[in-house]
Amino acid sequence: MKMVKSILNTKNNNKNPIIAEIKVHSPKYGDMINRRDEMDILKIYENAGASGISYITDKEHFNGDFEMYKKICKNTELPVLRKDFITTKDEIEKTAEVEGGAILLIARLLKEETAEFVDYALEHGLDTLVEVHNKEEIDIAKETNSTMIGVNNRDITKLELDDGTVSLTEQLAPLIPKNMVFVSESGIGTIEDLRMALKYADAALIGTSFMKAKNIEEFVKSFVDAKL
Ligand SMILES: O=C(O)c1ccccc1NCC(=O)[C@H](O)[C@H](O)COP(=O)(O)O
Repeated sequence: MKMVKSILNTKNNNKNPIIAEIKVHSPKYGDMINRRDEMDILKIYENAGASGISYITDKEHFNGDFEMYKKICKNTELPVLRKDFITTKDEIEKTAEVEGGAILLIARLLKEETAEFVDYALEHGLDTLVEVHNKEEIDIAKETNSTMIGVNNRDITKLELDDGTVSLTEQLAPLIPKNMVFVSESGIGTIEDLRMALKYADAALIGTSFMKAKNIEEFVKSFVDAKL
């Protein structure tokens, strides 16, 4: 299923749409997988009611791996967002081939090429999440046909060395185009953070706090089912 459809289904069922990230490594916290199996975490996220999965394929900073992205896509019916610093159309083709369903395109990186990359991804059957962090980048996103727009609460150029603040979602919300599904990404660690994120956004993308939870399934479920 595509990501937008899954998010809207979850909303219609009065649950909170959560894109749960299988996060292997964080530049801030180091190893996050802790010898666990990504497939086990995938099953836990499915059981907990996540609307979609996120996986970072960047090797250099996040120790990700495209082969693992492929494996995740093969083993789930949920849409799987590929997070990476995409700058070539070959990477879009590669992502479409494994039918993951969604790709991140960063406005700050792609600048005026963002619209072209979005169209290319859409033509290849992917949902697109155009990531923004300020008003200038929202202006770029507005000129695209993207199905989704994501406010990254962290500044990705700082590679997570900032903590991120959900108040950025609140601050930028009035500028977000209404025709795109709005995702609040990063720095969401508590139900209170989630409440603030989903007051404005349609979905929340969460990695660190889930990977650090003692009982991941219970913790994720509490986010999906929370009455905000
Ligand atoms: O968001 C990006 O631009 C990005 C691109 C490539 C690799 C990583 C990237 N960001 C990091 C993340 O995706 C976060 O892990 C994700 O938003 C979850 O955040 P958190 O809950 O704070 O771990």
